[in-house]
Amino acid sequence: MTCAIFYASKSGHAKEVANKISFALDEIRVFDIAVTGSEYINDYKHLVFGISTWNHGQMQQDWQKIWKDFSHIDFKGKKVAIFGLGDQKKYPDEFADAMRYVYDDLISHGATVVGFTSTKGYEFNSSKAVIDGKFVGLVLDEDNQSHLTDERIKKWAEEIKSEILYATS
Ligand SMILES: Cc1cc2nc3c(=O)[nH]c(=O)nc-3n(C[C@H](O)[C@H](O)[C@H](O)COP(=O)(O)O)c2cc1C
Repeated sequence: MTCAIFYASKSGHAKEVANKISFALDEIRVFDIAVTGSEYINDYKHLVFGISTWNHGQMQQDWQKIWKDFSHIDFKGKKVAIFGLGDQKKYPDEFADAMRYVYDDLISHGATVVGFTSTKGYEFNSSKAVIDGKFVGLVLDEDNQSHLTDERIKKWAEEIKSEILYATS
């Protein structure tokens, strides 16, 4: 396989979602970065990164730890799709912000980020994860909209499949 998922999770939401996304993407491998760190990221041509937002717009703690390793990884030629978790009701001013930090770092290290999605269907005031009116990846809200998760994943997986799974370049 040329593509794998790397995620971290505090309460288990991102873990569950990562497994669902793997299933939707022909069962690609899933790595918990709390266990593996960034070690295997370089082995894959294309990637899916999963990150949740904690403590008022911060990256989940395991992501904060591997953050510094990004500077050693050559992302040129890699396509990366990002999924993010957040709670739009309790944190409407920092909704899924952490995705943006990952996005900015990936771009600055030469990656191409794919899989932007519409903000339609979400209610929040502000999110750093929005650029030009779109989320920089798939946003899932397991706290308030878990009933929409499966459908959102299905649609997104179909959209990114050709770019990261069956990509010829
Ligand atoms: C103490 C606390 C702080 C949180 N801060 C934010 C936040 O700033 N922005 C946001 O969108 N969600 C926030 N959340 C919601 C989590 O991102 C959400 O529950 C997510 O699904 C957790 O995924 P994980 O357990 O897999 O890490 C917070 C949740 C808790 C409990």
